[in-house]
Amino acid sequence: MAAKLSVNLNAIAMLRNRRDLPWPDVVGFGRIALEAGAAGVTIHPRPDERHIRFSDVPALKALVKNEFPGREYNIEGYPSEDFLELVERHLPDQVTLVPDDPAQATSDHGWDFAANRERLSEVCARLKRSGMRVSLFADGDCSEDDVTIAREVGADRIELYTGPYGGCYDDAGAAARWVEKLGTTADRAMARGLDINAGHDLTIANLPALATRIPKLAEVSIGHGLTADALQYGMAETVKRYRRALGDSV
Ligand SMILES: CC(=O)[C@@H](O)[C@H](O)COP(=O)(O)O
Ligand SMILES: NCC(=O)COP(=O)(O)O
Repeated sequence: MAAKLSVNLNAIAMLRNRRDLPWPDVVGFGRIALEAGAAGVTIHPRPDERHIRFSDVPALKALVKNEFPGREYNIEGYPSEDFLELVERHLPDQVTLVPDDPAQATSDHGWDFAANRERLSEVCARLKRSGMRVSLFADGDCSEDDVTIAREVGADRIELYTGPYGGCYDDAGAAARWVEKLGTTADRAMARGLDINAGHDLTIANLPALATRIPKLAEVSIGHGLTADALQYGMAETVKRYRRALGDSV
């Protein structure tokens, strides 16, 4: 079965936040993604609300649960008390815990599992008591010990951090080496009963090799590259519509 695609809406929210206007509409773009067959939507509300606002969280929950039953809502973030209370209030299907500093520009590493074993155990138990699936953001080259701890702390899945793979877009040899590292980590994690998600800087160009190396990949969450493609493939039609609005014959 093909990996499920969860569309990350952070980039749409970031574009909306340039102005004090309601477009592009985050819920509207979530609806387009789900109507097109996406398995779910992902958001990563950051403490400064630079893209997803806390008010987006219930609106997207209503979209997924009321209009697309069976699709999934995935919320990513650092497990601060504020974040944990947010997900407990809105109960997404999946919570992806990411070791991000609040000031960080974007996610750029997975958990240090040994150093965070106790905290991750507490948080996984707490989230699972409320029925949420828990995925832990993991470096693409985890050791056997790392994935053992990920299982022992109670996670259901790991999400492979694919940023370094995405960064090899102009170096086929380096990309192939990263696919193998990601695949080895996935094999180790699956041998311990963990399911595998992946995300960060995935694109149409780099997805096929990853999906071939990890045939049991459960889910990918994609935002930046997918949003860039949506703009690229929608631009020509949109320019024609604006010309028509000016009375130009198109
Ligand atoms: C957890 C992760 O991989 C990130 O890709 C994240 O969701 C992206 O965050 P930004 O959109 O804030 O860069
Ligand atoms: N978990 C990764 C994610 O949701 C999207 O990352 P990106 O495609 O915006 O890099």
